[in-house]
Amino acid sequence: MVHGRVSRLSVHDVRFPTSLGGHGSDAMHTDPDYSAAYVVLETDAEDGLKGYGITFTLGRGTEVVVCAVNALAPHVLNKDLGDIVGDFRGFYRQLTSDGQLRWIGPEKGVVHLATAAVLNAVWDLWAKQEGKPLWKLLVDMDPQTLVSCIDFRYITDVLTEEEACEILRQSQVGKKEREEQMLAHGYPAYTTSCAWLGYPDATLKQLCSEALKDGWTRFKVKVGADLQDDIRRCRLIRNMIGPEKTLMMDANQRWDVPEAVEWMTKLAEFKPLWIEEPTSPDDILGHAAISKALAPLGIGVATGEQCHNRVIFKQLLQAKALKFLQIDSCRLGSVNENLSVLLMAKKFDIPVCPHAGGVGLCELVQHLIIFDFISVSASLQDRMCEYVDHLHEHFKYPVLIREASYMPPKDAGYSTEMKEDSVKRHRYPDGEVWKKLLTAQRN
Ligand SMILES: C[C@H](O)[C@@H](O)[C@@H](O)[C@H](O)C(=O)O
Ligand SMILES: [Mg+2]
Repeated sequence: MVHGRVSRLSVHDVRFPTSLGGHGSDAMHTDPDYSAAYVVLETDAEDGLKGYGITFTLGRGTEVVVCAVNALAPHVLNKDLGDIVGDFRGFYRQLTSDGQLRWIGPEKGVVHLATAAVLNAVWDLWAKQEGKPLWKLLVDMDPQTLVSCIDFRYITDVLTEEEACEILRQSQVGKKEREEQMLAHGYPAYTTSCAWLGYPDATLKQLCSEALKDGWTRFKVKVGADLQDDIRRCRLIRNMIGPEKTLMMDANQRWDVPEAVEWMTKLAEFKPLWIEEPTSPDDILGHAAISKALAPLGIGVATGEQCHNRVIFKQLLQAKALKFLQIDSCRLGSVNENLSVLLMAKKFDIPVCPHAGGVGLCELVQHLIIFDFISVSASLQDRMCEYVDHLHEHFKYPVLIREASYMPPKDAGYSTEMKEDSVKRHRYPDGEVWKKLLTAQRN
């Protein structure tokens, strides 16, 4: 049973110098240092359990998010954990409706990333106290309790609380079998690790042949900066993987709407399943226009890693603007808001293919998508979860991939906890890794 009063919230600026190797680079983020605002919640309970929460950021952005987490801290400190999760909708609203902080949101940008970090820590602690991995905590919850975690404000025109409950009730059929299926075979994944934009062709080739040997069958390639480069890289990767395996492309918001259509028409010969983030993440009608134009070429539009909140997802669905919906465990308001998006996607019959990678995103989002399969979508049709092979060694409970699938985590919690030593070494700017790098830069 949940217990304890939150006695301390600390937040750390943890950064990894991934940009040095071009890892994570794309057409818009050419020098990403994968980073996290890392929240630790302590309580006065005797079990000594702590809740760990992260939100994914890039380098210098981290200190701004850390500031926002500190600004939200008074909403959490001295609160009883039982009261928080007993009225989770109310608590979500309290965090997102702070009369002064919401002015710099609302429910978007830095404050929302900070909300995610704090709430992810609360969910981790709750799952730990229940002795279950987060996906199992969700799977075992009755529909009424699950929907009581969701703030339905702004989405009742497409999904009411009653409808959400009904979807969950209907998906009770076959739940046990689906849980067994997940435990035996895991959730299908695709890899983005081979083809970051900053990788030279030789690296791309080497990583691609290793991934093929490891049994990967679905690959994502970064595009969008230079058409001739894209044609060369896509040809290279398509030739290596052959005509049957799946290829996805990701432009990370680089294009205007007509440009996206033109560019993708030129890349259509490489048979991409989807083009991800072809244009601004805020341009709902732009995505709809691109979707419509590319449908005859058999190319779907995927988006979501930078969708602010459930409202944008609602409109993307209403406008038929996407064919694949990409939730993100750290950009939306944690599990609470992601639940509402999973349920809306189910209602619109759009497959969810989560965004992962970064630092910790794979660790977190696997819980949500495994829950989605068992308790909401009940389908693997056109679905897969992103996987990126970076930085897992810094986590206490790293993801386990078997035969290109995520195996359900067994440890209690949300898999958010990082190794103490990793945090210490990568804290910015005083961790040993950064002290060395910063000194070298100065000299
Ligand atoms: C900066 C990051 O690596 C992004 O390029 C990455 O999240 C990407 O969009 C993805 O889909 O994995
Ligand atoms: Mg992407």
